[in-house]
Amino acid sequence: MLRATFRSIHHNGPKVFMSTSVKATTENAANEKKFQHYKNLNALDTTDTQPSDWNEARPFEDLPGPKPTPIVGNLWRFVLPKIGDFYGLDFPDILRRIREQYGDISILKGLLSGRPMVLLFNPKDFETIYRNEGVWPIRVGLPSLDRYREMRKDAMPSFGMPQHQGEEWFKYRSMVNPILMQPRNSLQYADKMNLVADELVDNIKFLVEQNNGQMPKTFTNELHKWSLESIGVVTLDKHLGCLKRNLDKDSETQKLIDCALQLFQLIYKIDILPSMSKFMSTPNWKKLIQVLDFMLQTNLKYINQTLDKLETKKLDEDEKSSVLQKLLKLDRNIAVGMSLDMMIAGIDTTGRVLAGGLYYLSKNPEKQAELRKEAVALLKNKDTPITKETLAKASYLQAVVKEILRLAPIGVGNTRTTPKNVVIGGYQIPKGIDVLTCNLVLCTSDEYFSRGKEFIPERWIPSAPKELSTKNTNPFIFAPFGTGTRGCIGRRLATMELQIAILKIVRNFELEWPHEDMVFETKMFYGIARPLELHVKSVNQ
Ligand code: HEM
Repeated sequence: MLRATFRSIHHNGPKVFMSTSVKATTENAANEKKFQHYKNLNALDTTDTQPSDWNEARPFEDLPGPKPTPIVGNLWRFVLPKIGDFYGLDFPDILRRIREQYGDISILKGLLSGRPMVLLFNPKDFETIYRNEGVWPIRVGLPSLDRYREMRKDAMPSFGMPQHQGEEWFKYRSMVNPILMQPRNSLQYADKMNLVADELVDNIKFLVEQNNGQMPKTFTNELHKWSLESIGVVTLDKHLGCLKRNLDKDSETQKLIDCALQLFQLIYKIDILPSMSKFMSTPNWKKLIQVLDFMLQTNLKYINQTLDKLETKKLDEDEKSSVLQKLLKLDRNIAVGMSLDMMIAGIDTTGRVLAGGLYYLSKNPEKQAELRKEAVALLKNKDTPITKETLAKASYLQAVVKEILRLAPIGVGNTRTTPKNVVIGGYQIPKGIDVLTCNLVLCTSDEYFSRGKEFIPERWIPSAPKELSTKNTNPFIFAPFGTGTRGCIGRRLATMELQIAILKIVRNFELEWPHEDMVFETKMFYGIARPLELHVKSVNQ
């Protein structure tokens, strides 16, 4: 079965695998120079060097934290009703409890992964981690994607940026960075993102008419379709048609949507929950391979179509060409790997943040009205296109998106593995230890953000009253896209996607939340846990 799928990948995309060598472009030469420079500067610490304050620090073994019991470790605390002290709590609440009990640094041992995790709650310690992460920061990847990558490495040598480590990661990332991280490259997608957001607005209009303003239980799927369509425009130069109504259930687009919706549910079941799929080929593991293979096949099909177009006409000048064309000019295998990486990393994330954001706007009608005031001033009509100039002027919108990412990020924090021995919070932390910076706990705490649990976009505006201002807040606390050279490569795209969609939605609709407060939970990612049954009214003009 697997072999058949694998053959069909080759069958569908022979061109992509013809060339494995990186073309010797000027850009590559510059990257190589930079790479050598970093290599000479520093690397993973292969010695056992200790920092100067090592001997004054307390030993690693003294770190406080919930004590694991033999065999079951700390697992019982999470899974056993009544006696498990973390049972039924969501991860941020567990972290808050651990902080109350053990302070700003602690250790969680005896987890399913078998690796202990150091938990940090002091922003100064976050800073120490990032200042010592080296030039090849290590973030442990998802085991199931590692396994898939290993299986398909002949077909996709470059796939898995989030999974790559060390020198291999650095080479890949520094080639792709200039393409994805330059603002002008993201901004060239503003027009296309407008069209995608218009389709989402049309679908919301349709749902308003159909259901008397009540969004259906499946409304979040609409938002995931929006994020898949938005990322397809970038990675495949293609409008996939995900937001079309009445898609045939056997159509390629519908299958791609189904795969996108299942992907992280499967990864959650395999990597996070106790599961035999970690060790053997279970139905969930087989399904995950099918899902990833289908996504890969579809990506290959469209990439090869772009290659055909590129072969028949001269390549555009760098300025004008799309992200996919630029990646293809760099290296065909990188284009394949990166398009799948972006598709995996770009769907659940942006869709989820948009869902959380629409909830916060609907719960806070006066903030929504303030945003609408800005939208009406910037967009004459409900369908006026949003340009990069509009976005630059939309200061309240920028603040709204930041505030959404503060309260509804995709994760409770960021992880790194220490590349060398380091002293953190007065303790010796040896190299090779996983550390979690618990950003969400601090982002929602009154210590760092006044009225921390409230949705107040004004705190991000430079003229904000002193008591609300975030000007003096430690910059390591609010890091929804991570920090440093390993931070999210899609953050510019994602921010623009969110800004355009939110501005259009608020320009067109009034959102209300006539229900109990939404519950948020961590299931792989953090986000809304119940259907987003917004009540929506079209605005008059
Ligand atoms: C609101 C949406 C998004 C959020 C909140 C988000 C957040 C993050 C975070 C927290 C990380 C880890 C950073 C670190 O360890 O310092 C990350 C990594 C990554 N993200 Fe995003 N992301 C979003 C959207 C996207 C999109 C649209 C793409 C694709 C273009 C993308 C591609 C990636 C990739 C490839 C990595 C791995 C980078 C590496 O390991 O070098 N993300 N993202």
